[in-house]
Amino acid sequence: MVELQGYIDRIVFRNEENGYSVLCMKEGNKEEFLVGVFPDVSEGEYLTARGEMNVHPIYGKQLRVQEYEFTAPSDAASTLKYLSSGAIKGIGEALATRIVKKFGDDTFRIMEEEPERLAEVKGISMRKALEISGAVAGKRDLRQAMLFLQQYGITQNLGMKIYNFYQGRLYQVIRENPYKLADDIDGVGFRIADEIASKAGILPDSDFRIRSGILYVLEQATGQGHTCLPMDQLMQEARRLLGVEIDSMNDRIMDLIMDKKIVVKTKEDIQMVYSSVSYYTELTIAQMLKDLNIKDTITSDEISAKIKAIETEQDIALDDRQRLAVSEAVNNGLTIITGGPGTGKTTTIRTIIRYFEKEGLDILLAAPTGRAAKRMKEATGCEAKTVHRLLELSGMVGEGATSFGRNEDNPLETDVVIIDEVSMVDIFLMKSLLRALVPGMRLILVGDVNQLPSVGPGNVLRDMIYSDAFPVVRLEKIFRQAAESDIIMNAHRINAGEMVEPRPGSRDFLFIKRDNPGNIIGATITLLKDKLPNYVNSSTRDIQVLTPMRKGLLGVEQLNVALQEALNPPDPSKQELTVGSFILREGDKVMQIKNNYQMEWKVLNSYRMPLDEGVGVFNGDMGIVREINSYTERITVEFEEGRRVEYEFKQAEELELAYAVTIHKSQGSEYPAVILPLLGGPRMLMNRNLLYTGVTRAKSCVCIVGSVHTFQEMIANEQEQKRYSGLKDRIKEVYELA
Ligand SMILES: Nc1ncnc2c1ncn2[C@@H]1O[C@H](COP(=O)(O)OP(=O)(O)OP(=O)(O)O)[C@@H](O)[C@H]1O
Repeated sequence: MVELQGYIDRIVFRNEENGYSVLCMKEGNKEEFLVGVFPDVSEGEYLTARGEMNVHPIYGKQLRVQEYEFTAPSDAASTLKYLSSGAIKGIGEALATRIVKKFGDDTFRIMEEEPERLAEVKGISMRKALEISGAVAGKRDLRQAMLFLQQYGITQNLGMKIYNFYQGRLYQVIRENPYKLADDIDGVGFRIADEIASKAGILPDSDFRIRSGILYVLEQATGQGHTCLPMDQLMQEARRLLGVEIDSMNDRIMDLIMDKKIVVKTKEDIQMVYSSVSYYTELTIAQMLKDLNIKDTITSDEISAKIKAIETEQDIALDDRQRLAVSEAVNNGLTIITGGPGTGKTTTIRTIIRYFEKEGLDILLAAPTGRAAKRMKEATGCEAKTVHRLLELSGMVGEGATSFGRNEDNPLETDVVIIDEVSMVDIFLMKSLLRALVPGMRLILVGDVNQLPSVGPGNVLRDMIYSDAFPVVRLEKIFRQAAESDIIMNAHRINAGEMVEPRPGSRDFLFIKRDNPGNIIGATITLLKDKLPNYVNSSTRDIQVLTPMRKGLLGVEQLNVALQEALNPPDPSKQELTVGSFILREGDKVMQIKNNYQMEWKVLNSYRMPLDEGVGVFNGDMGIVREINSYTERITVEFEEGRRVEYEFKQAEELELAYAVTIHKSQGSEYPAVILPLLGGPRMLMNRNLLYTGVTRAKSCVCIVGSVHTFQEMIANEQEQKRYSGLKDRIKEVYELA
């Protein structure tokens, strides 16, 4: 660790939101640059800073500050410099000169201890003196708080958030119940709070700790997609986390129920525990779906005649199920259409659109991801947006309480809403969508119920279908054109659990047998660089490697390292940044790994003027790193449709390399070609459902590289990862079907 001392000569850069700054420090004639989070440092202050010395390729030597402290200005000259800098609100250069002239070396002590004496200076009223004293005290409080928080290992950045939220109450919170931080402060979870609590001497069996641990287990479950957990499982996991016995948890469960933090419902003699947010989200969805599900009274003859007319006009012959789907959509407030690839969903949507157009009704189309929306637009020839955009995301707050411009107070202005790829819609997005509709509008949900469920919590499409409360049309026939595709035919075989033998002459379902990870990676790189781009007429960048796992030689993490080395190796012209365990480099393919509703994006024209702008970058969005700027500490990523987003360096953990991504994260996306490296793996993961989702992501070509045995084992493995959700039960309850 290096220690530097000196006056802050100037603030070179400061991000006002988080206090991240570049400071120029002077001691005599020598200048040093400090970088770090300094929310409370002003020009003219005397600082002792410690940290690591780095050499920046452009800006030279700089100290990455880990801790720092102030020395109050002790003589007239340094006090004048400090006060003239504007560090204290209400004091400018002229006033600073008068104050220092009057009190000399004693100025700083007087400001802190006898601030009323400032009124002795010409031009300072007693009111102004008190205002200045308030500003001095505010600065002192912030510093004290930061020093206090430092003892608990809390970084400056987090310290600022804590201070802003609790102000003077923070001492009490930290000493008595630091677990409150996990409730109140974004970025603090149970683990950080628990670490602080142990430093504050809070006992492992404290009530607060147990409550917080139980909520943490539920929150983790939500992160994995569950909206609830069986009581036993919750207790076991909490016991493992907290290291306390189950007996001591029972009372805390009661407390949490009384405090309305959790809800417990019994289902087939098993107690299911929900966080209140998940429970009430599912309940509200159930009620709103019921309100929307009204039947119209148009006669089936009338509908059939109109469908016939469209078939003639468009020169197609729908099959019976497709006709049924159209007539259900016409006659119901809510209709669900589900089917696998090539079963004519898009053709049905097109007919539905035509039907309503002829009736003079307004129609809106949307899908959960940018890619799916784009595909919907291309397939129907009508405008289609992401659901977030449809609902006019305004960029406020987080999950569960996302703020949309369209809601019950300002519903969508339309007669019909059609959503594609509904299997990807989680409970929060579904609730937001329903809030923007009013009974009397028609909602048509289209998706493939056999795809993996949404990344976010819930099992919305499946729960709705299996509730048996709404009109559902299942499309099953694979049409002739689609039947020529091995991707589609094999996908259906996989879904039905039928064995698929790799067929040597296949044009779109290729199997490259390799029996060790090194050879698999080698073959994958050859496919990506040389073979596939020409074959499917796309760039390497658009071809996607999908893998079931995160860990292991063929997991996302290691594959990305190998693929980055092969496709975007180090180059003196490319800036880099180390993010956790990987290196981010200009030109890298990356993915956003959490929903960020506040992130701003812009689409620029060739003169760098904004053509379009908005907020929101979502889990699974893919882009390219365009610039890494270590001076402003920002990374520019360009997402699909030219949306450019600037990340601060510390936000880089929202990004991951995406040369390879998990099949889970690829849901709803479609790529010209997909490469699936398959060679063993945990049985829980390696199942039919996952393989089906992976294979159906490919438009023109699937390449499986690896072991036929693993491939066939996956088809045989019906065991799905259990997802606990309660929407089906809530729907049955509101319909009194339960
Ligand atoms: N009634 C029909 N008669 C003849 N061909 C049809 C009919 N319906 C759909 N098809 C054809 O079947 C193929 C698949 O249809 P479509 O694209 O509508 O299915 P999809 O379910 O949307 O597929 P995916 O999910 O793979 O996009 C297309 O080539 C389409 O033209």
